[in-house]
Formats: sequence, structure tokens, C-alpha cells
Amino acid sequence: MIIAIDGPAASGKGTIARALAAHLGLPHLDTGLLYRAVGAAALEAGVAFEDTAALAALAAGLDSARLDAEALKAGPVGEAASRVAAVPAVREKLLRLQKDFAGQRGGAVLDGRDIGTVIAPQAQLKIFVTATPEARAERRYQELARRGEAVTFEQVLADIEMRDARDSGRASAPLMRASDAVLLDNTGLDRDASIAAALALVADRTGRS
Ligand SMILES: Nc1ncnc2c1ncn2[C@@H]1O[C@H](COP(=O)(O)OP(=O)(O)OP(=O)(O)O)[C@@H](O)[C@H]1O
Ligand SMILES: Nc1ccn([C@@H]2O[C@H](COP(=O)(O)O)[C@@H](O)[C@H]2O)c(=O)n1
Repeated sequence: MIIAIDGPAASGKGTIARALAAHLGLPHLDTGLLYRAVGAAALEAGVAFEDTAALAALAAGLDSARLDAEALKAGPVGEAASRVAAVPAVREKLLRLQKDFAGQRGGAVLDGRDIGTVIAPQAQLKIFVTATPEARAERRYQELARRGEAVTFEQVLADIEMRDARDSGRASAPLMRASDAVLLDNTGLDRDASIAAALALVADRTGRS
């Protein structure tokens, strides 16, 4: 069974994806980490976001087995990820890896922006997770504060709104709800309630509880 989870920044899609994967015993891929890794590599190498050939080369050379999720979740990397993710040649280089992960025997859970629309349109269950920008910014602000990053709520909200606009507005595989995706707005739901709502969708769709 393939489960595709998409949604805007800090909506909680990764939290849900991990929980569903653990519950069902399926492998999970946080596809945002791939774009974050390319963005981080571009920042480190001083590659301009306009240099699409160099960005594509960074994506092609990515070692997905050696991603440091903790380091890649740092605030500035998200903005860089969103910039490189708008480059079609970068997306092209990361496509095969994601499609292969989705297509592995037994199934998988993937979360990102284009899983239900591009990576795994054949998924048995698609969930589009969202919440208000303010709720999402508060969650991410608390997370960054716990990590010791010196940011304000306003900065986090501005970053999220800018990223959402870029991710939704780009020509290549924009952030959007697949026509057959179930909408899960978890604005008023805490972490556990959000996971429970997603588990109920799994049970409803597959009969597995
Ligand atoms: N329903 C919820 N209520 C409150 N906090 C939540 C909820 N779901 C997730 N969180 C917390 O919000 C933060 C963002 O969640 P998560 O990383 O799962 O979002 P995401 O959509 O995967 O983010 P990203 O855009 O970085 O991929 C985390 O600190 C997580 O623990
Ligand atoms: N399938 C995806 C996943 C992510 N992106 C881009 O990466 C950025 C960072 O992703 P997070 O999930 O870690 O926030 C995101 O803002 C997107 O630009 C993508 O394009 N497609």
C-alpha cells in the first residue's frame, strides 16, 4: 500500500507520515529532506540559485543514504530548499529515487508537496494536511525555539508564507491537493488528535486499524 501525504510547510505531514509508517510497518520517506540537502549543498558551495545546471549537478550527486535530518531541519535551509525545488532540472534528478521508493514491494509512506500528484499518483490513500499559517508558524516557532534557534514568531510566519507562495506558484510540480486526496485540516487538533484522524482515514480506506 502506498500512502501519499502532502501539505504546506509545518502542517504536520511528517509527524503523520512517521506515525502511519510505524503503525503499518511501512518504510517512510520525507521527500523535503532531499530538497533541503540540495539547498544546503548549494549554500555550502556558494552556488547561485540562478545557476540551474550547477544545482542539477548537486541534485544528481546527492547521496540519499547519508542525509543528516537534524542539520537539514535548521531554519535557513528551508528557504534554500524552496528555491532549488522550483528548478525543473533539480526535480527531474530527484524523481527516479522517489518513484522507486514509492514503488517498492510492500508499499511505502511518502510526504512532501507533489507525492499524490507526481511521485505516486497511484497511491491508495492520499491525504492533504493543512492548518492556518498562524497555527503552522506557532508549531515551527516552538520547534526552532526548542532547538535553540534565535527567531521570532513573525519571522517564522513570514518564512512559511513566502515558502508556501513559492511552492504553490511554481510551474513545475506545484504544491497542490490532488483531486482524489482527503483534506485533513488539523488547525484545532493537537499532535495526537491529528495522528488519530489520519489513522481513521487509513482504517476507512483499507480496513486496517
Ligand atoms: N497537530 C499538531 N499540533 C501541534 N504541533 C504539531 C502538530 N503536528 C505536528 N506538530 C509539531 O509541529 C512541527 C512541524 O511538524 P512536522 O515537522 O511534522 O511538519 P511538516 O509538515 O512535516 O513540516 P515540513 O514543512 O518541515 O516538512 C513539529 O515540531 C511537530 O512536532
Ligand atoms: N515533495 C517535495 C518536498 C519538498 N519540496 C520543497 O522542499 C522544501 C522543504 O520541504 P519541507 O517539507 O522539509 O518543508 C519545501 O518548501 C518545498 O519547496 C518540494 O518541492 N517537493
